[in-house]
Amino acid sequence: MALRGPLSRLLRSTLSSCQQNRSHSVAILGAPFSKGQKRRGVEHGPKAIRDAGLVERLSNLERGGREGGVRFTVCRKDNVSEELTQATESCKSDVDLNVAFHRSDTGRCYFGSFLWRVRNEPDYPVHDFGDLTFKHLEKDEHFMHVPFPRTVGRANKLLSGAVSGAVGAGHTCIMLGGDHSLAIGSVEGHAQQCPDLCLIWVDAHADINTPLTSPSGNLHGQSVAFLLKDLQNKMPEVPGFSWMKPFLSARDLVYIGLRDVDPGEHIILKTLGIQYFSMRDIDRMGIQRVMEVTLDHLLARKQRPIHLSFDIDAFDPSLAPATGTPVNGGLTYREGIYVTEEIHNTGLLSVMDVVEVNPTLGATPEAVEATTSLAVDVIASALGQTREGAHVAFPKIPEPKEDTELRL
Ligand SMILES: NC(=[NH2+])NCCC[C@H](N)C(=O)O
Ligand SMILES: [Mn+2]
Ligand SMILES: [Mn+2]
Repeated sequence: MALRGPLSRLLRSTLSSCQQNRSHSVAILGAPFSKGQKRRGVEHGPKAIRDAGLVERLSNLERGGREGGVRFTVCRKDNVSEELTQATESCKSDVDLNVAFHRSDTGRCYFGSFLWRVRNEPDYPVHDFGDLTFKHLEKDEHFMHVPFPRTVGRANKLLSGAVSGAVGAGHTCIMLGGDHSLAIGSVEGHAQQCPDLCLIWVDAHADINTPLTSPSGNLHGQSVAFLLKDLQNKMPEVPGFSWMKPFLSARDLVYIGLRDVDPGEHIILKTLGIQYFSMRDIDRMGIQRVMEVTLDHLLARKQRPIHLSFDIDAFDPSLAPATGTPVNGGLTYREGIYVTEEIHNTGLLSVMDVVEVNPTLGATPEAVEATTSLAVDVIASALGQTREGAHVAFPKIPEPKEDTELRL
């Protein structure tokens, strides 16, 4: 007899996430584009990230596996055991399931935990599709105080097609920016293939200004406003963007890392009830809880593809100095990596943007190198690199008498 209550649903959705493994190949797509803001240099981001060894890192990645779990409270242990037996039977053999119970103080209920772990996932082929070629339009007057609207619109249309093609071909797509206005095309292209996607925006900034609220006019600070259905009647018609319509609901978006939000953005976040975690929230709750609530908010109702839009300025400027709009008090290295590890653990990452790496803005070559190698680290971690290591090359501990050649 199958359980029907909330626990059953919880276990089923947890289990389905352990069975998820969206894709077996990775596509890298470079988008050398900088017209979403006024500082040049961010168009060299894709080359700088590749020069930091991205393709080699991903090709040699030993994925340690994925893990996750839930905690629950129940009154009758036997019901749960039955549900778990069914769950275990339907699970693939390379998955470890672990259940633990302990009785509550009153003795009337049990606290339980259900943990799963997919061991060493196979490595996957990495395809570098090179860089897109963007044209700067000669005649492209300001719209209100927004610079380069047609150039940005057209670049995003091109990018949208490329991302849609990569996802449609079955790849997990890594988009290297470029400035953050590129998320318009990247998320739009992703949504063409996966209309039910959800969006995790890791950034110091909310990038949700409309042309009417933006203090700078820069489109990299307005990307989310172009995506949201809920803002449709607040957006003027910006030239260059007639090819797209907003498609995302405010409840399908979560921000992590905010610490520089403009007044017009704040009223939008509050009015639309968007889930966000500022750096203060991270201080208060800890990054572990932040990720738990984030993934619960987006995935509890149903498992669906994740679009991760990662602005490198989410990190503290001491770690990622080579970026156009640094803000003090950002994510630590460990917080940033934890975010991407947890997203990998869902098995649902479908597209990831890494944007705003500007190699011309580092004060020293070391500062640039720190930023680009950090970008490589978050990408590797989103794709399954684990901090605890992996042993894909070793099916067992090698013994001296065996004449085996080790793949190191
Ligand atoms: N993607 C970014 N780095 N955005 C920074 C945006 C800064 C500011 N909120 C603006 O709208 O101009
Ligand atoms: Mn930012
Ligand atoms: Mn941004």
